[in-house]
Amino acid sequence: MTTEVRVLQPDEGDVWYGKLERAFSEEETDEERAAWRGLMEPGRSLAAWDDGEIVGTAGAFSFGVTVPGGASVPAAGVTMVSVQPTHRRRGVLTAMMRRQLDDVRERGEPLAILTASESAIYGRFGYGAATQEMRIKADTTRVAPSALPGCDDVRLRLKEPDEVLAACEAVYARTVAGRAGMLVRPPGWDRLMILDPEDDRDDDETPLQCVVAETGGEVTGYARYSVVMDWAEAGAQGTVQVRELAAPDPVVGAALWRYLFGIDLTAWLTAQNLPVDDPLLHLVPDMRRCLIGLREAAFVRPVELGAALAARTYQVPVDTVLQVADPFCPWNEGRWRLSADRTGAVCERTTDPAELALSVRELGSAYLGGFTLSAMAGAGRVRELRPGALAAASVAFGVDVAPWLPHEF
Ligand SMILES: CC(=O)SCCNC(=O)CCNC(=O)[C@H](O)C(C)(C)COP(=O)(O)OP(=O)(O)OC[C@H]1O[C@@H](n2cnc3c(N)ncnc32)[C@H](O)[C@@H]1OP(=O)(O)O
Repeated sequence: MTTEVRVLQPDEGDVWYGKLERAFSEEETDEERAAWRGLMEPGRSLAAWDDGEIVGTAGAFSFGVTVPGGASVPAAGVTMVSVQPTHRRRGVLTAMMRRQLDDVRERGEPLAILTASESAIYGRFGYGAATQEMRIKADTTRVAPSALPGCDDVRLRLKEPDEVLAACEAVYARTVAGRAGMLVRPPGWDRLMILDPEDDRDDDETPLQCVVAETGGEVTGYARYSVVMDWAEAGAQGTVQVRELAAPDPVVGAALWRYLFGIDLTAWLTAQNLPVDDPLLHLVPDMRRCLIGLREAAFVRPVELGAALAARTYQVPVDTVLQVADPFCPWNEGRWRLSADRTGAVCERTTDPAELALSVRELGSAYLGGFTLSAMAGAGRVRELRPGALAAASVAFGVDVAPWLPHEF
């Protein structure tokens, strides 16, 4: 089989998207399809062809990703990857990843980032699991977040999600620089955050609700959620399903959580994607009753290694030489000297002796501070070549605020 991979032409979009849905064995609603297709960027969608038929799809969004230190670094948000079931395991994905990473490099984006349908797919292409998401299911009849001083002065109002979209997006934008992994997203993404097709709701689930917090007449936080009602014999025990909560101010955050935990006729609260260090953990008196689960979320790939490592800051001074393996993007292979501290970093090629040996995948996992080099050394994935180099570099790559990807794409 000869596979040709090329950029999608505008008139091929419908067929391409249909193939994508088929590979995922799902049929989106018209509303979902229109929303996602509206966000696709011209020139960033690839199609793999076999004998005049589209057999593979891959796309990318142009994001900025916050890195440790607060800078926003251009990153390709890899998305919509699929291969037709008739053509699987014949190298079509590999051919698309080859073309896509070459394109990303040509565009000058130092990073690529994605969320994976299955976590075993992307390591071979140099992507490392870089962030985790925390899921909770809290028994709200037993657990309530504490009130912080000032909570009662926060005014909460229920609004239609689209009525306050711009104000909520402005709140989101204020949180982006404060946490590695957060996305500066192109215009139009705010609408995706309130997408709420009726067909996707559970039985007895309300449409998406939006509660905004106002301080001094200004929107300073918001939460989006729905409620699934359950009229049990012993009384109502609905579930509040939190889609998103943003509040740069801790008092506003506490007021919003207290509201969500206290909605009448509900007994449970679920949230699918919170930072692993979400302040909620310290607002509740009983973490155990929040039934916490963790899952890997973002995968990061340094595409231009030197530029990527130099774009972030490091929490303690470090000066080390890395021996990097990167068979899929050989331009990154070899020895790199990283000299860095809290204010900035330089990462250049060197012929000096290496102190740590690892692959680009481990650097992707450590890049946002979500996983430590020491932990990966414990699994044999990082080798210390000079005693003391591992602990020093591992601490330097660490972060104070856990990295987090706010949503899938
Ligand atoms: C960012 C996103 O969009 S994530 C969404 C990914 N897409 C999906 O899950 C949709 C359903 N699945 C598919 O479309 C396909 O099975 C894909 C895209 C996952 C794989 O495409 P293929 O063309 O079969 O992959 P390809 O033949 O290039 O395989 C390359 C290697 O990856 C391995 N591989 C492929 N898929 C998987 C998987 N799901 N789990 C583990 N390994 C995998 C192959 O075995 C092969 O290994 P090898 O080099 O050691 O032989």
